[in-house]
Amino acid sequence: MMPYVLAIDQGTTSTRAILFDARGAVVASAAQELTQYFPQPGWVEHDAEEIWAATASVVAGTLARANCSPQQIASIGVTNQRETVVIWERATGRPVGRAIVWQDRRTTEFCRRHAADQPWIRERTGLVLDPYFSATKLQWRLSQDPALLPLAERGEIVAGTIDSYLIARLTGSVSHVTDYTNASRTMLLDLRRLEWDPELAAFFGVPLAMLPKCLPSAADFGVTHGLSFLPDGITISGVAGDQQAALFGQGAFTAGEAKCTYGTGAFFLVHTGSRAIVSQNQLISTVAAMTDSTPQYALEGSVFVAGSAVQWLRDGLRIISEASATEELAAQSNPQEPVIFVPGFVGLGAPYWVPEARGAIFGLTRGTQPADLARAALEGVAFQVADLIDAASHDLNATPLDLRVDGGMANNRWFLQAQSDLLGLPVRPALCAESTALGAAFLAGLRVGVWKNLDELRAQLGQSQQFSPAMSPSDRQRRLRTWRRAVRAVMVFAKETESDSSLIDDGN
Ligand SMILES: Nc1ncnc2c1ncn2[C@@H]1O[C@H](COP(=O)(O)OP(=O)(O)O)[C@@H](O)[C@H]1O
Ligand SMILES: O=P(O)(O)OC[C@H](O)CO
Repeated sequence: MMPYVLAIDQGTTSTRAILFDARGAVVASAAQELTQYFPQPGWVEHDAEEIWAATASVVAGTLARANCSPQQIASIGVTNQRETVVIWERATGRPVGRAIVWQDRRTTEFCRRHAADQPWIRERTGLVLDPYFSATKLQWRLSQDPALLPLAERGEIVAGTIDSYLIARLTGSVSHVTDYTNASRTMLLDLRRLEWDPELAAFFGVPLAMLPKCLPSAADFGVTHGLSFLPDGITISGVAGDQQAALFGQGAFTAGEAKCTYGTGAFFLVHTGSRAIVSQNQLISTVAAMTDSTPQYALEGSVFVAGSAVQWLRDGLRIISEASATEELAAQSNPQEPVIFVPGFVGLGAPYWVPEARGAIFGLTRGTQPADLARAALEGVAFQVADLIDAASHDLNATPLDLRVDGGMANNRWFLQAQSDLLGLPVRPALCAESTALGAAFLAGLRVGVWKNLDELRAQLGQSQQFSPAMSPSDRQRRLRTWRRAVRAVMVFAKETESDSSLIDDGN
């Protein structure tokens, strides 16, 4: 009987289950949208009970579609939106309040107040002191409700990222575990020692008793227990945060191999082997998937607006009816209309880190057409990723040989050619559209022997069509200079607007 591996991919906007066979092919899948709660400006929450119900439903749906017996499932892999933090009752798995999502900015003021602590936190965790990561979110929850702290100190309520919460539910509250990739996003993990850091825990007021045990990404996380939709005893043996899972699912296992996932935002990761590098160029350091106790690391940069710039063309400007129309439209743009679009709708992420920035379009003339805007939107994403790879190349003293790509925008051939041109590097779209889930399945299957080793996984991935740079180096440099001039203008505008409004606030 052919063994299957079940991947659960719990993302920001949806929960999916995907069943893979031993060749790494998708057998069946099911997905469910997730409700987003915005209780105040800048706040984003999820209902962890809804996440659990959706997980049960998509797993059941996938198994029904595959017409497979649960006995064929050799193992389960879990991958998840990262940083989002849940508190739950250890004994029952019942959530205590809503999950605070990675996009939530409610702890901005805390981060500002503790800006002086940035250097040691950055050195210890590889992260930038920003509301993005879990620690300030936990700090906020515990300080808002004084009744929680004694329960947390006694370990009666516990905390974790979504992987940890789902494993607790899948195992009938037996396991309270996480993997190092997820732990490295909390801002509570010592990046080099791979241990919870008591000093950081004290700084953020988080009792160590409420944190899960950390394991490599391919390990024994527990077995299913007491579920209506799966039999008891199926092992959970692969866990990774979604971007690290995509890196693994793209076969980027060793130093220098890089991928970018273009969804709502874009996440670029380059593997740095067993070396944790603290970036001198505004990237963050993170743990990459570990298949054993040998540490693995990556440098990461996130672009906050990627596919959402395309959504804006569709829903805001209404110049396209569907995202894929940008491919044909951009191809019709006039090369003599060099429009530059800086899609900084929610501030600029790495490597600029300007939360106050907003979007801007430069170079408009009476001749500017929708096609020129479509092209500028796609290029605006490609330019940002070019800046990330430039930053990583400075940190590593080397440029990746190519860029593996996946996510919704990777279906756009015009975009991939533009990305290759602006990087001066080959761009290789994944053959499997589900790199994130495949990564989790690979980790789980590797642990239980569905696959023997990394070479076998590499062979399974095959070679996709490659996009090669067709732009001359001098044209590329000129275009990058124009882009960076536009980004500088956006930053100056943001800074001067900010100081102007603080003068008004002060009554001057
Ligand atoms: N062919 C395309 N060309 C350009 N953008 C696209 C295309 N297909 C999808 N997108 C964009 O990709 C995003 C969806 O990608 P997906 O990987 O499903 O994202 P997420 O997981 O963040 O929801 C949307 O923002 C959409 O605008
Ligand atoms: O759920 P996604 O795909 O939007 O990914 C979210 C990231 O993990 C946030 O760091």
